Amino acid sequence: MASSERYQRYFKVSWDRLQNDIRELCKDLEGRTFKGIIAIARGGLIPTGLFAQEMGLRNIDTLCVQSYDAMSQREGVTVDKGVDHDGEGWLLIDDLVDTGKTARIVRELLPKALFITVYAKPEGRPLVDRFHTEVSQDTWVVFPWEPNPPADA
Ligand SMILES: O=P(O)(O)OC[C@H]1O[C@H](OP(=O)(O)OP(=O)(O)O)[C@H](O)[C@@H]1O
Repeated sequence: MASSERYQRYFKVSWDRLQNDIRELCKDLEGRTFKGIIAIARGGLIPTGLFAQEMGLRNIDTLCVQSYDAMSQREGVTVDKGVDHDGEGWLLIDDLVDTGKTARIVRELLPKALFITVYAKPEGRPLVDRFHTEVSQDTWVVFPWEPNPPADA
């Protein structure tokens, strides 16, 4: 399906909203301890920094997952697993779960991590442990770090 058919609306996330949503997710984790955070790059990198600040965690790793075609149906994926464990005791952070393709891959690689995305769409939602806000499947989420948001976002 072409991206123009798949996405009918935009949800533009401000820096303030992102920080507040992450703070709320962190509040729900109060009292729990983690060895550190694994960021799913690239989308999870900036959320991971905010989680790390909120939770006082300094041990950060990355899991690099690259899908082809920014707004099109994904055809292929390359993965660079920067860690050599199953995720036990770690937080695993991404900005968004959409179709769930990335989530399925990272779940398999790090089955014991607590997997949190800030935003979730219905297709991917069952694959994450926690998220803050659900948006419809036909919404394109525009994050504040994205260099060229669509003109009508
Ligand atoms: O549930 P899915 O359909 O897999 O979509 C979600 C993934 O898509 C985005 O990353 P993307 O693959 O665009 O890479 P990027 O973060 O490097 O831009 C986002 O950061 C998630 O990792």
